[in-house]
Amino acid sequence: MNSLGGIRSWPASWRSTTASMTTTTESVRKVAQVLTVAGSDSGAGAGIQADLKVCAARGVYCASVITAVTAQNTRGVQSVHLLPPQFVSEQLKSVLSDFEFDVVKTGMLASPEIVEVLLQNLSDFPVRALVVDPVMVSTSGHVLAGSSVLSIFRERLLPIADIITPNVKEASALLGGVRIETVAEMRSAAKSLHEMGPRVVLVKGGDLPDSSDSVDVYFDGKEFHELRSPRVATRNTHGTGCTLASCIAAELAKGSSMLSAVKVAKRFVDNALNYSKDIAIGSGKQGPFDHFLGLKKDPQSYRCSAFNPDDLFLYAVTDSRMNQKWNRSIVDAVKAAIEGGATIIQLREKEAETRVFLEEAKSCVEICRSHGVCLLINDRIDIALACDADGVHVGQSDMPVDLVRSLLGPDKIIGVSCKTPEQAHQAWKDGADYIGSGGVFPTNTKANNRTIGLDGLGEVCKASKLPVVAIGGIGISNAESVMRIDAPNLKGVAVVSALFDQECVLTQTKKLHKTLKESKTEH
Ligand SMILES: Cc1ncc(COP(=O)(O)OP(=O)(O)O)c(N)n1
Ligand SMILES: Cc1nc(C(=O)O)sc1CCOP(=O)(O)O
Ligand SMILES: [Mg+2]
Repeated sequence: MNSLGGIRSWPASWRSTTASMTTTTESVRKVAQVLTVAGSDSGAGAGIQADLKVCAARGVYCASVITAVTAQNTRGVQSVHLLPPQFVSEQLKSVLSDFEFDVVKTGMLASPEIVEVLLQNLSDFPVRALVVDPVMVSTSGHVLAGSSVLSIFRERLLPIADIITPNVKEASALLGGVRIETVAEMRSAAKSLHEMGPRVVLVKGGDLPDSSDSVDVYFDGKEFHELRSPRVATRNTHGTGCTLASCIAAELAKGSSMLSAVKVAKRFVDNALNYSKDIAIGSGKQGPFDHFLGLKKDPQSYRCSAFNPDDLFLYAVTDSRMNQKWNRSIVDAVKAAIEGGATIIQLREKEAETRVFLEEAKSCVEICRSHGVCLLINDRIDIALACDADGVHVGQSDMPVDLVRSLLGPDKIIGVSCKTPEQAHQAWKDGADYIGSGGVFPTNTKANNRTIGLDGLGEVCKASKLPVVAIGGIGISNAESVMRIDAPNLKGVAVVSALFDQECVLTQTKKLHKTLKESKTEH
């Protein structure tokens, strides 16, 4: 058993552990807690200061053990003062003996002696998870932890980490200077680093030359995930690495799975960069960004998991006229669709009165949450905000996606209707999570809707960097032909009348679910 036995036993029991930890009792409310062990940045864009801000923005308590004090600003690092290892150890003992940390996150560990005291304290006070950001060089190019730490990192720290988050330069240093200039080389580096023992490796490609996207490679020993987002053109990128690692730690502390935590963290950084891209702080080349864009809403109510594209598999879209025709409430329609296998619900209530719609939406949110199914609202951002839905779906003539994102914050799901490759590209740039593409076939549900056919759907899928759900005239008889088009990002079908203009929603949903499953196993 390694010295941090507590960490290795974490994954299976994680959710139940944190569920009980965050339960409100009569007099005690436990909050998720992170400990950051890192250096201070006097400019407050990175290091301990960034870590504290991220955790606060994500609704997580963060304690801080300072390993070094740096004199730095937006022009660079002017001077570094390492704290004596004994004093780092005193700080570690103080907090580890008192708090119940869910996650420890490390940043600047500038000497082998400091790593040694950290390892000793983690052995004395086991914690559930360890996030290691192997900080070595500041974004301005200043060496923060030199080659003296490499062997203790490789031999003793990495093997007990649950995730390590090197950028390409750090990954290269840890691997003895290998070249990492392409995504293929990042994948190979992630694999080699995984062999050193961490449970998950995330190689960050923000520094890769000549890429319009920011690509991070995630490897858990079995599967690779390439996490892509549009690169944000801004000078305000100081502290992105610390922010990403601390956000991963905060999401893990709240009970998220590792992949979800990483996706949420990447989205958090992208949104913060977008939100702060034109702010002017300091006169140097690299400015800090604003971590608090999400504080417009209650951080406790953030979803703890990232959007899962597989949820688009059987996408049920309600219609008030159809429910009235068959004499059922929206709530009953939603319940039956979920029971039949719907994997995501959209309330598309074009004629509903606002107040009635809001009450129905609140009930549907409760039902969907209790089944772990996401609920989106069509068109109405106000209703989505008021009922705390998981997101919205908007069309080309609805509110623009970038504005929707700024109103809903980084965690909500945003879908956008696209009939062309150009619209699909714009949706990606604007920060959408998925696109709905159609009408694949003619439909009576939406008036004057242009049909794009299976070919049009194929073109949109090919151009889209986002997952796609097909819509329009789809039902049990033709769902297979849709799923058969050769597009890995086509994740499912969205249907209205095939489920809701029917006597029994439950039966029809089950049948469509079976058809989709069969078509998935065949292809
Ligand atoms: C999943 C999905 N795709 C497309 C649409 C259509 O949205 P929009 O173009 O805004 O048209 P209306 O639905 O608002 O009439 C959708 N609702 N869902
Ligand atoms: C709401 C909607 N949007 C479409 C688009 O093409 O974007 S087609 C459509 C109606 C889909 O209803 P049915 O499943 O009954 O055909
Ligand atoms: Mg719309």
